Parts: sequence; C-alpha cells; structure tokens
Amino acid sequence: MTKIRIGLLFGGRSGEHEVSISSARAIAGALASDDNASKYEVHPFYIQKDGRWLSGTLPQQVLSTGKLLEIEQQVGQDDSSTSREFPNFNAVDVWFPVLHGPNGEDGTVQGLLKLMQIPFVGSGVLGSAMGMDKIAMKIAFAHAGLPQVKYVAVNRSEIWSNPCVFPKLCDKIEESLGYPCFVKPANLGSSVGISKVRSRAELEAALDSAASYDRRIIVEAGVIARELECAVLGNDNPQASTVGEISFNSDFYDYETKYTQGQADLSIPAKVSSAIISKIQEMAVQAFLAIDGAGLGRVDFFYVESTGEVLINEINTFPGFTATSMYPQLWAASGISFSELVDRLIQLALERHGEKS
Ligand SMILES: Nc1ncnc2c1ncn2[C@@H]1O[C@H](COP(=O)(O)OP(=O)(O)OP(=O)(O)O)[C@@H](O)[C@H]1O
Ligand SMILES: C[C@@H](N)C(=O)O
Ligand SMILES: [Mg+2]
Ligand SMILES: [Mg+2]
Repeated sequence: MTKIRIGLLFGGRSGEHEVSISSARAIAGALASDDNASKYEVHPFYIQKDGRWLSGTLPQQVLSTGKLLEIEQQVGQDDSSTSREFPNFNAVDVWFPVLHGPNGEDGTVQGLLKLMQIPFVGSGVLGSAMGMDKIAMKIAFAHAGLPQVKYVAVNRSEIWSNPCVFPKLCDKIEESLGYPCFVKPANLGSSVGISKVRSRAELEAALDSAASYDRRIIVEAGVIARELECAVLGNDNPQASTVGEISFNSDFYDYETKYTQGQADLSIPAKVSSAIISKIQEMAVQAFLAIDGAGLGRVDFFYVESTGEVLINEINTFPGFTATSMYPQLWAASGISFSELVDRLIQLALERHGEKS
C-alpha cells in the first residue's frame, strides 16, 4: 500500500513556538505508531522563529530532541545551505499544520495551503482567522446568541499614538468593566501577553504590554468562575466530547501554570451536573459552527456556579496536542484514542478537500 505523505508543519512565528514543538512531537509519534505507521509517512517542516522554513534532517532533530536548534545550526539570511527550502508541494499529500497562535493558527498558513490545493488538517482561512482573533470571535459568538463576559475592543493607536486619547480609554474601561479585568492581545494563545489588572496603574501597564504583541487588544470584565473545556471534532456535523475542568492555585491560568508540570489539574469528566455538561456540549458545537470551524477545536468556558451561568470564553482552532493536553484527553475519555484521533483528523481533511468550496 502506498503511504500517504503527511507534511507536519510546526514551530512558527508566534509566542507559542515551543508549545507547537511539543504538540508536533506527540502527533509525529502517533503517526508513526499503531495502524497509522502502515498508512502514513511523516515529512516534517519546521518554521523557525524568524519565519524560515526548514525541511530535511534539521526538523527531525527538533522533533527528536524537543529543543530549538543551536544558534549555529539555524539557517540565516546569508546561509546558502540547501536545507533552507520553501516546502516542496510535490512531497506532501496532506498537510498537518501543528501551529499555535498568529502566523499559523490564524488563516495565514491555511491560505497558503489552500492555494497549493493540497488537503490540510483543521479549519480553513475564515475559521482560523475568526478563531484566532478574540474580538472577531466574540462578535460571531454574540451573533449566535452565546453568552459571554462584557468587553471593550481597543486598537493599539488608542494606546500609543495620541497621549490625549489614552486616559479617556482607561476611563471608559474603568466605567464599563471595573476591576479586576483582563487585558489580552486579541491574537495570541497560551495566555501570552495576558494580564489580570486591579488598578489604574496596572491597567495602563497591561495595555502597553498587550500593544507590544498585537495591534488589536481586548479588555474583558473578570469573572470568578470554574473553568470548563470541551473538544469538538468534525466538519459540517461536528461532535462534542465530554467536558473537562481545569483547576490551579495561581491567580489565573497563565503560561507558567499551563506548562509547568503539577501546577494545574485536569478533571475529566468535570464534576458538574449532566445538565451543565449537555449545555456546554451544545454551546461548543454552536461556537465551532459560528466561526466556520473545521476538523478540530477546543472551546473554553466559565461556569459561574453561584448563578448557574455558563459563559463562553474562547475557541482554539488548534489546541495544545500533547499526550497530556486537554483536547486529546477529552477524546480519550470519550472513546477515541490519541492515534485514532490523529487518523480521524487526516480523514476529515481529505473529506473537506473533496467538497467544493
Ligand atoms: N474574563 C476573564 N475572567 C476571568 N478569568 C479570565 C478571563 N479571561 C481570561 N481569564 C483567565 O486567563 C486564562 C487565559 O485566557 P484565554 O483562554 O482567553 O487566553 P488564551 O491565551 O487564548 O489561552 P489558550 O489559548 O491557551 O487557552 C483563562 O483560562 C482564565 O484563567
Ligand atoms: C495551545 C493553546 N493555545 C491552547 O489553546 O491549548
Ligand atoms: Mg486561546
Ligand atoms: Mg483559553
């Protein structure tokens, strides 16, 4: 049987580069094990932090070690090494973009892959872009009738360009949201660039910091709530997994809490009523369809136990994908193993590619 050549794209020009390497290692492992090994052949492509694409042995080395290349191995501007290549379209049957954050999970790479006319795993241009930008996604969620926290959308120019505008912006945020509130770059993930603020001074610093990551910034009212997540799998008729809960002792679910072993606990299924589980599953599918998601997505929720309210926080169109990540664990608890999940995602990519768009 001729094997399907999978172009495993990882790394990327985003603050979630290291997270992508971890996800790609796990997916590469799953493609090389069980039934997948006889079906698929992995061709890794590594996008360096500076945006250069590498193929050949260096990406394999990053996958094997889980570490970034040593400086002297990195392919630079004036390096004539033949390992610096733009992807060879002919060497790949299906792309598997294991990229988190901007320049990978946001429609940019998806546009390139679509132009190549080669099937790829996950959401297309629109779904990826909508799922990355927290302002755009919230507009789509509101249109779909999904409840969410109050927020203010901000443009970097209101922070950096005119000193008269900035105090007025802070006044507006204080009046409409109060404290604590969360300041976030609209296009990022893994909590990179997010601050929880409790005072005017913290708000000013947080806006300045978020503006260094993105032109578009969102400020949200802070809620005291349990954090529940639900995985979605499919194309036009997506299915929702069981629901999981994350608990931690830190102030919020920040980068360190997410990626330091032992700092956060995952509880699957979440210890909430079956009515809340069903409600979240329904909302997760609605959110996925609202942004035109495809393949996979993890939808994050706030459950305000005192009032029974469930608020949608966000969707991630390429969620963390290591063996211990919430997305594959939710499916494992719902009866789909890690390697089966990876196989299903490739089949969904082929199915979607076969449709006219
Ligand atoms: N409005 C809010 N109220 C209370 N906590 C919040 C709020 N917004 C964010 N948080 C906290 O910050 C965390 C990260 O927020 P969010 O999920 O929006 O960021 P992200 O960078 O897209 O994360 P990821 O993509 O890794 O899930 C949440 O899991 C939660 O702990
Ligand atoms: C990878 C990270 N943005 C997540 O959602 O899991
Ligand atoms: Mg996110
Ligand atoms: Mg989140």
